[in-house]
Amino acid sequence: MIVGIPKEIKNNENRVAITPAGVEALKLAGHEVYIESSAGIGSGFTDEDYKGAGAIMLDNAADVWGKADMIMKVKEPMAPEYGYFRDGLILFTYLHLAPEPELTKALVEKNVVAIAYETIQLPDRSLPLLTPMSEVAGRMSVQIGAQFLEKPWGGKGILLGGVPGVLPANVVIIGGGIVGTNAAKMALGMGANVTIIDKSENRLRQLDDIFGGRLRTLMSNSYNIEMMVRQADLLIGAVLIPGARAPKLVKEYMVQQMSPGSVIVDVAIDQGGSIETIDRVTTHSEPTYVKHGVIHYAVANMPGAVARTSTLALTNVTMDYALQLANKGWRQAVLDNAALAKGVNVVNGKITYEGVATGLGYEFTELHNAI
Ligand SMILES: NC(=O)C1=CN([C@@H]2O[C@H](COP(=O)(O)OP(=O)(O)OC[C@H]3O[C@@H](n4cnc5c(N)ncnc54)[C@H](O)[C@@H]3O)[C@@H](O)[C@H]2O)C=CC1
Ligand SMILES: CC(=O)C(=O)O
Repeated sequence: MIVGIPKEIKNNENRVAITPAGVEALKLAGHEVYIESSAGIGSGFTDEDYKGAGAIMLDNAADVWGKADMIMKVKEPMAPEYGYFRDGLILFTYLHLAPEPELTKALVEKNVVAIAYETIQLPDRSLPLLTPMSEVAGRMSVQIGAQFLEKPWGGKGILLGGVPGVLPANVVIIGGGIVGTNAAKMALGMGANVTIIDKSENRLRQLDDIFGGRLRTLMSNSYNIEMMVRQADLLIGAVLIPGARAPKLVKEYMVQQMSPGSVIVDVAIDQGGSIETIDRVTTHSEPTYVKHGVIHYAVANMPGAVARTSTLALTNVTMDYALQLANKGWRQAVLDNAALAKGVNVVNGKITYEGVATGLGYEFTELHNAI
C-alpha cells in the first residue's frame, strides 16, 4: 500500500502524522511512504531524516493525496483539501465530524473511507488514540489559563497558587476524564484550589481516590455548575460524549456571573464546545476573545503548539493501527479489530458512527451493513 503524509495546514498545526520510526516500520512491512516536503519540520524532523528511513519526499500536497491509497493526517482536512477526496481513499486522522457538516458532506459525497482517531474505542471504553492528546491538552489548559489570568494578558491578576497569607485561585474543571485529570494534576501542582465536576458517580469516586482529598468533586447538574462557575477564576471545559457534539453545560447567564478578568479554556471545542458563550473556534494566532468581561480560549488543536512532544505521543499510539490498515486493507483490518471498527465514521457514502449521524441529521448505518 502507498501511505501518504501531507503537511498539516491548520493554523499553527506543527504536528505531523508520522515520524522516521513510523516510516521504517511501514517500509519493513513492505509499504511505500510518500511525505510532503517539510511536513515534519514543525516537530523537529527534517526531509533528510525521513529519506534516511526510506520515505519518498514529494513537493506538493496534490501529489501526496493523488498517489496515496491511505492518507494519514493529524487534524481534520480543511476546505482546500476536500478537492483531493476520491472514491475509496482511506483517510486516517482526527475528524471530530459532529460539529463539521461541510467536511462530513464532502466525505459522504466522495465515498471516502474515513477512520477517526478519536472514536477508536477499546472494550473498556477508553479511547486510545485520543488519550495522549487529551493528556497534552489537559496539562496545557492550566498553563494557558495561568498565563491569561495575568494582568498583561487581560486577566484579573491572580497567581494560581497564591502565596502564604493570600488565597489561591479557584480552578473549576467540568469533565473528569483524561483532560480533566491532567488539568487537575497541573492545577494542584501549582497550588490552586481545584474542583472537578462530572456526571459519573464512579468517576468522581475514582478521582477522590486518586487525589486523596486534595481536590473537591461534585456531581454534574445545572445547579452545581452555576454555583461553581460563579466562583471560578479559571474554568476548564473537558466533557466528552464520544463522537457526539459536546453538551452546552455552561449557559450564558452563568458566564455573566463570573468576575471580570476570569478565564475560560474550553478544551472540548473540538467537539463543538461546552460553554454557551463560546460561539467560535479560536486559533493559536488569535487564541482568545472577551465576552461579558471573561477571557474565552477555544483553540481546537492545542497540542499543535507543543508539536515535538505531541507528535511523538500521538504516533506512539497511531502506528500500530496504521500498520493493521496497510497490511490487511481497511475492510479486513476492521473486521479483525473491533476497536478499530469503532473508528470508521464514513464508508461507501454512509455514516457509520451513531453520534455523528444523529448530530448532523443523517441516517445511521451499522458498519456491517455499509461494507
Ligand atoms: N482542544 C484540543 O486541542 C483538544 C481537545 N480534546 C477534547 O477534550 C475533550 C475531553 O476529552 P477526554 O478527557 O479525553 O474525554 P474523556 O472521555 O476521558 O472524559 C470526558 C468526561 O466527561 C464526562 N462528562 C460527559 N458528560 C458530562 C456532563 N454532562 N457533565 C459532566 N461531565 C460529563 C464523562 O463522564 C468523562 O469523565 C474531548 O472533546 C476531546 O476531543 C482533546 C485533546 C485536544
Ligand atoms: C484531539 C485533537 O483533535 C487534537 O489533538 O488536535
